[in-house]
Amino acid sequence: MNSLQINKLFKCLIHISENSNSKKRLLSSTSSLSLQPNLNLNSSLLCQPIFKRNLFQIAIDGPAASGKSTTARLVARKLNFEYIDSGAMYRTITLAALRENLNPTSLVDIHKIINIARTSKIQLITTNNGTPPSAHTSPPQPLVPKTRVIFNEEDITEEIMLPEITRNIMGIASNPGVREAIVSRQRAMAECNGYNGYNGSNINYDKEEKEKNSNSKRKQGVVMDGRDIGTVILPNANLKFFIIADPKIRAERRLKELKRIKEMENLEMSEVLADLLKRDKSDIERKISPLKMADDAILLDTSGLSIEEQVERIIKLALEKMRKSDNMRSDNSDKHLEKL
Ligand SMILES: Nc1ncnc2c1ncn2[C@@H]1O[C@H](COP(=O)(O)OP(=O)(O)OP(=O)(O)O)[C@@H](O)[C@H]1O
Ligand SMILES: Nc1ccn([C@@H]2O[C@H](COP(=O)(O)O)[C@@H](O)[C@H]2O)c(=O)n1
Repeated sequence: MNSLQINKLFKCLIHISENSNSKKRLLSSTSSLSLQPNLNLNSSLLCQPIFKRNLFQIAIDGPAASGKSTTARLVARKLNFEYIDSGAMYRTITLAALRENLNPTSLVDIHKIINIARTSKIQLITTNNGTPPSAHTSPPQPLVPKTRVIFNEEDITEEIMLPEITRNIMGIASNPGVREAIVSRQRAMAECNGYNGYNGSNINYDKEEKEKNSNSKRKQGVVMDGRDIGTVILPNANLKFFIIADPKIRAERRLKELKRIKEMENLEMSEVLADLLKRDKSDIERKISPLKMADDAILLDTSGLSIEEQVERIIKLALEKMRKSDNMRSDNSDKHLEKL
């Protein structure tokens, strides 16, 4: 964002505080602003109080293949919340760096990678027409919503899941400059109006889905999963979970999932387990935003649970908490009325 654009934004903000009628105008102009590539909008600048959308926030963290994203997507669909896949953004930056042959250990290259993290257009579009989970359990599990990842207008959903990306992510996710850029964007996605990277898409994805999404009820909350959601991205989340599972069980589940891909039919369990453990070690040991359980998070071990059971546990707690905060709000407004 250049100084001219920053000035323009500040002028708008001053104008708004003077004239509340312009609120709507600014909000709509910000949605289109935020969708332009090459704009490095800092979340604290974007998230002035008038931009804040007060959503119920559920943060889910945990090690690789513990069941975070499966659970988060289903919880979000059941509660009609927005889902944000934070790992997809690190995967996208990694893909972009690999395509341009950039090495995160080179000082020159890392600046280019940080620039990609700051300025590229990344859109996460979660649609409800999902895929079956890899677990063949009885009764059959629900379809898991899928997140399409659009990078500068290109659909890279499948490509970012390739093992080459997963293997190269560590050097990029542990870089402070990359994280700073991604953290601002992720907070803005969860907290700010006009920063969902969705409406301006000209990718021609499922028309019916697009219509359903645009007509759907306004989202009341957000579920975000990753490694630092409860500790760094959304430290004030209404509910935080740390999902774990026995490493062997995680590896078995991931193996089942990967074996569906033709090129990976011969993959060995030992290879998958070693990859998971290596990634966990790197995520836990990195200096910046390491993987760790937030003090106020609830531990959920999915080793012996079905997908449905783990989803139900989170939904139950979320509904209880939402009901409580609704009651508190109506109690407060009753008190206010009594005073009047
Ligand atoms: N309770 C469960 N029983 C059986 N399979 C499960 C269960 N929970 C999740 N899975 C399966 O385990 C695999 C890994 O789950 P998922 O992708 O949700 O993990 P994740 O924590 O998001 O992983 P990553 O951090 O690597 O993105 C998926 O194939 C999913 O269908
Ligand atoms: N909040 C996050 C999310 C992810 N990462 C890094 O990206 C890797 C891939 O994440 P997936 O959830 O898609 O498997 C992960 O291993 C982390 O290195 C992160 O640092 N912070």
